Amino acid sequence: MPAPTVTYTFLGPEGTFTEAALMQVPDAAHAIRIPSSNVNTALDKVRDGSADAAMVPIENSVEGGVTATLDAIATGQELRILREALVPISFVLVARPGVEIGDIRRVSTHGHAWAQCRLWVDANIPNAEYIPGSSTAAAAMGLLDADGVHYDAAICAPIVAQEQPGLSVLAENIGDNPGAVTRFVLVGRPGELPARTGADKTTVVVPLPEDRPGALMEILDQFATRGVNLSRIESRPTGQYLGHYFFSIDADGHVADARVADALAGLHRISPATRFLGSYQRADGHRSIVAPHTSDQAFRAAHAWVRDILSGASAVAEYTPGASPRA
Ligand SMILES: O=C(O)C(=O)Cc1ccccc1
Repeated sequence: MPAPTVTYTFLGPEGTFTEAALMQVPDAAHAIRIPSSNVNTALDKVRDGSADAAMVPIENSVEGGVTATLDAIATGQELRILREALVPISFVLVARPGVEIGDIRRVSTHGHAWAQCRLWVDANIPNAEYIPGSSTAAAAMGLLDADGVHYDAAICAPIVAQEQPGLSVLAENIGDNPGAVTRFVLVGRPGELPARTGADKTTVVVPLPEDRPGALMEILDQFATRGVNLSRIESRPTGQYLGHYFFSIDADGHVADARVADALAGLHRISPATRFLGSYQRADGHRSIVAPHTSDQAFRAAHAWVRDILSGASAVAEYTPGASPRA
């Protein structure tokens, strides 16, 4: 029997950087692909079952976290990050044929694109007004609307201009940082976890306990004492009231790694509303560096030692750091 067709949604329309990220997923070319006009509606399609997973931007190397995504996956019905994708970002300025740079008064694009082209805009079209767009491609396609456009140019990916004869490129490579990369995540519903590969990442959301001096230090300590490296940590307001925050954290390793599982259990003791958002393979392939005393063998031996003590058996060390551990 042929496998049922998978349905993916993504921040669209066609031509967004998010679509480029989705096309890195091996079965995406044969899947049903439904564009969504914002991150929340994409995630709602996953929650209500009309899509199996959604590709959304989560972090870029210039602006940091994509707050719309961080907030949307931190609350509401639980979701899981299944994989990540990295996309190098370069921007072009497009307009309808005949429009020149000197004519441009208003420019539309996605907020993150605008933020990444600030220096070029200041140097080349300093008086241009920014018109927020739901995505780079939506802004570009809006220039072709028959029923009147409220801006003169858009900032988008080069592919949009290549595929639309009605758009001409006024400037290329206008991003302030030529090495800019955006990280995207494929988000699905809770289910079987992606397998541990040795080059994995785990994402959690940890509400900061209130009126508890040193709470942040205690949270960080759960990772530090188990030798778990962090690759991202961001605080976000919960939106409930001023001063109430959660931390969105990416840690090296998979929840199937004993040191990561132990750190997560520690987080749960400190902050019981901690949310596990997924363990998944890293897009850059970097393997976690594991100190001998935080290896799975070291944890197994330590638990066996405590069990022996509790059972009254003689507690013989099964593993000594520095010695070759027993499997
Ligand atoms: O608007 C897009 O094309 C997106 O995919 C969101 C985005 C915008 C700017 C940089 C990276 C991703």
